[in-house]
Amino acid sequence: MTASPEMAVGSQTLDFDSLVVLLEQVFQRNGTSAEVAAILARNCAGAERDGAHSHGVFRIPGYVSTLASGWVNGKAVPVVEDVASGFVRVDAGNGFAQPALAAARDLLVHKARSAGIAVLAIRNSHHFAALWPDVEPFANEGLVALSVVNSMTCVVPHGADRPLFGTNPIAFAAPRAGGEPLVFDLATSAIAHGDVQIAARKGERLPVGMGVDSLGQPTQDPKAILEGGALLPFGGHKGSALSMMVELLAAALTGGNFSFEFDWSNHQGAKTPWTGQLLIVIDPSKAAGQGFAERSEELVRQMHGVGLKRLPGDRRHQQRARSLEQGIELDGQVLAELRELAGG
Ligand SMILES: NC(=O)C1=CN([C@@H]2O[C@H](COP(=O)(O)OP(=O)(O)OC[C@H]3O[C@@H](n4cnc5c(N)ncnc54)[C@H](OP(=O)(O)O)[C@@H]3O)[C@@H](O)[C@H]2O)C=CC1
Ligand SMILES: O=C(O)C1=NCCCC1
Repeated sequence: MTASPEMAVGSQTLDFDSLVVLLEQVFQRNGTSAEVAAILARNCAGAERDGAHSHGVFRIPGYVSTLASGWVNGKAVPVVEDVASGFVRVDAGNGFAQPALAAARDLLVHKARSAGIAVLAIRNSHHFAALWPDVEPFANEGLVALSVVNSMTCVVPHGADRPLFGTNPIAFAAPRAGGEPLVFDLATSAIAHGDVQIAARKGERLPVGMGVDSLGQPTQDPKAILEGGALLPFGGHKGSALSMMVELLAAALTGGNFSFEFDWSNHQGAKTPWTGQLLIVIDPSKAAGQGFAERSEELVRQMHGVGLKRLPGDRRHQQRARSLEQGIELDGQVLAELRELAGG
């Protein structure tokens, strides 16, 4: 869905629930079960509502072409295994990661609350979305959550000359007493692959230091990165080390694929990395007693006190409030294409 300027028919607004319903129809019509459609639609609409455009409706054609290619099982039923007091394992059955998390969630929270900490290892799964929706709900319930997911080879490890890692995001959420949970969600690459695609479509150049061309030379041209080039980790060796950690936790520890391990070349249109995801959930009341959210708030006060204007998550929550009040603005052409994918 690439509304070129000459195709654009202006923007239209849709309320959140209507967008969820429309996306549910798209997913179901294109090969998922009703249960999977409901979960993915809410996730994708939530990203659009919060202004996380690289993982909002922009991703729908990728979901649809992937489902059509047979690469992912849109009707997979995850199998949850209660393996140890603090450990839950899920085989996503070559389906999407979010239904696997949903299937294991109650058991995970029960374990985190009783043992103080619990780990969820999801394997055989596809993650094509933003990571914050996976962690933020835990913080809304007073828990601390950390999640990592690996993706597909497109990032050159620091000091190497060819790509190996995925864009491998890390998301963290913690409750705070006086506001929305503290949440950050960041790719360990200098820029998310989705944002490179968006820049290429808009004909925009990237900032310095995001990627290299097919000859390994630094480039600001997003097309050169996408067509034979690669991304760089953020922060040189530091981001590279975090990306390596994500490969180990999300793939080696879960039993999922490393970012370099799967071959989708026989599935034309496949876009969803077939990897793994790890979540760690902590009940802070088992550690420092009941004061964690107040301590978070104190940290926020101190950060504001030294002049910090924007916390991670602030922009998203401000956009969420705007979207809920005024509706979610979508390009008219994009909306028309979504309706067509939903069956008219
Ligand atoms: N499924 C997958 O395999 C992959 C998914 N992704 C997703 O792509 C998305 C985009 O990632 P990325 O481009 O790295 O994200 P950004 O660089 O846009 O943002 C990273 C984090 O930093 C915060 N932030 C940004 N600017 C500031 C600032 N000036 N001051 C304080 N905080 C700030 C953001 O908060 P805020 O949101 O409020 O702006 C966000 O929490 C993520 O949701 C990620 O999960 C990425 C790679 C792979
Ligand atoms: O933006 C990214 O980077 C990715 N998002 C979804 C999965 C592939 C990588």
